Amino acid sequence: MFKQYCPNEMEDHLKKYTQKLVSLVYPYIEVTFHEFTSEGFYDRSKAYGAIQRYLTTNSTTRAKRLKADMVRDSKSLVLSMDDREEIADEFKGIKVWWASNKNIPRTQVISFYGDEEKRYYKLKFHRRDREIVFGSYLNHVMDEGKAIEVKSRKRKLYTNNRNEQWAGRHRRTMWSSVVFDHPATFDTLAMEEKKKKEIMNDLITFTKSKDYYKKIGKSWKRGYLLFGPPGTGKSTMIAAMANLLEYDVYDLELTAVKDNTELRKLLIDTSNKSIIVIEDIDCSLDLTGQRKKKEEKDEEGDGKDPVSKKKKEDEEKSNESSKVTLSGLLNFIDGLWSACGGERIIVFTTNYVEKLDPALIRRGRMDKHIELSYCCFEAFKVLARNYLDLESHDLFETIGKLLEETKISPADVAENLMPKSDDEDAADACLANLIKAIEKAKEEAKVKAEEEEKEKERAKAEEEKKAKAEKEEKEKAEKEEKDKEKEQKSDEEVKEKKTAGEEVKENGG
Ligand SMILES: Nc1ncnc2c1ncn2[C@@H]1O[C@H](COP(=O)(O)OP(=O)(O)OP(=O)(O)O)[C@@H](O)[C@H]1O
Ligand SMILES: [Mg+2]
Repeated sequence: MFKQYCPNEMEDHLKKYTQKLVSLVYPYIEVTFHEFTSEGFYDRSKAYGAIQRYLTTNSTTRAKRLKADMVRDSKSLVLSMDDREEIADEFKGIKVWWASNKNIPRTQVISFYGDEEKRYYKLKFHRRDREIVFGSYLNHVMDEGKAIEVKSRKRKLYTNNRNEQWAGRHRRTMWSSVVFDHPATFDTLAMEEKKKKEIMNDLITFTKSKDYYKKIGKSWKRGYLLFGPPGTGKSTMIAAMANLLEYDVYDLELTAVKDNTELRKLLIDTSNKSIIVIEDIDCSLDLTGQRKKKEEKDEEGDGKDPVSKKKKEDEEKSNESSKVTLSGLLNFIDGLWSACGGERIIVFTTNYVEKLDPALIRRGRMDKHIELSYCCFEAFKVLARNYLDLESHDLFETIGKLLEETKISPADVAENLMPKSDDEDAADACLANLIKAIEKAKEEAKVKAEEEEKEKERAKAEEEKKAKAEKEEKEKAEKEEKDKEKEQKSDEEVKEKKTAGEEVKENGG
């Protein structure tokens, strides 16, 4: 009725004045947080998620009606307060109220997104607390909520796709992921206890040093270089690191990265609290070799008939290798872009540390160098405890002595310790097998060393022989030269004599 007699402008005016009037007597401010914002239809609002997590764990009065939901990427059910519940929270002496609510659509539209109800949280607080709420309380809620979310989410293992798979499509597919579920921990990792503790402390200190890094003006990241022979636990240690810190893992396959620009994009697309891994860095990037190869190809391609040229180009495209350069990689680790986001650990692994460019492994790029070496007695004891539940055994002493003299990787030791049957004396059999294996390795190493020695001697003898032959050759040549000279000289003398004789003859005649 009111609408019928009242023009639209009038209604607006009225609304405005009533709002003003209400705000005079109603001292509260209300803020709403919608589950889906207008910008990201598919994306649940990050704020909504954080508030949801925060409210179920941190509010002072607990909600009595909860609802449970399976949220994507979460380890377990997520509890949140049910619709139309209200709870209070306190922060720095102020009181705020949170209510959960939903809008039910008035029109009967069949929605593409399924549930058309729009949920939101409403925060209510007194006008005088405005500054505290906007200045610090909301940040506090977001931080706490996100921290809870990180703790309860499933961690992911990402790997980069080849360029063709994402170019032209949505950027999100640059990395594809699976749930990260590696069971390795520092407990199960076989290495000296002291070294292990040191690495763990280093990692934990890093995660707590946000303010420190800010103070010293460094971006919050840390590089580790893991080096050592195959099967000494480099990859295992990365998994243990991720499990210790509860970080995601980005396994970067450098050969699948087209160029430096793409490398940068990949970096920007990683999230905080993550470990970026580049395995076998010495193999994945043969910098000088690659560029040379490319140039050669280009030259060959010139001047051919168009058909074969086209074919050649196609071939090149299919096995085109990465154009990532050393400088691109250095920038990736340490350049300006590496500072975006933070809380990242970059791990490189290699079997040959001496092959790497010194610029790549200097501190600042790879802050901590960790050598993983062959199995020592202490490492063996960890493996024996893990694999056989053995703390001590008669054979330990023998094994300890053998390990001191032999280079055998923890992977080989572990393989021998794996029980091959479920008999009671499986442990004895395993240890006996291990001793055999170590002795075999020792024998092999000895044979190899002898062969190498022989090879060396042979090479030396050959060298000597060669040198001798060269010397003889040289001497021979010198002798020949001398003989020649002599011959020449005598020839000349004869000639001179001859001419002298003729002159005498002439004079006499
Ligand atoms: N230090 C270790 N502690 C526990 N297990 C180990 C250790 N080293 C190796 N292993 C065992 O050996 C296997 C191979 O180890 P891993 O893959 O970590 O070696 P790696 O150093 O990464 O080798 P590569 O250089 O060939 O990549 C693992 O599955 C693990 O079970
Ligand atoms: Mg490995």
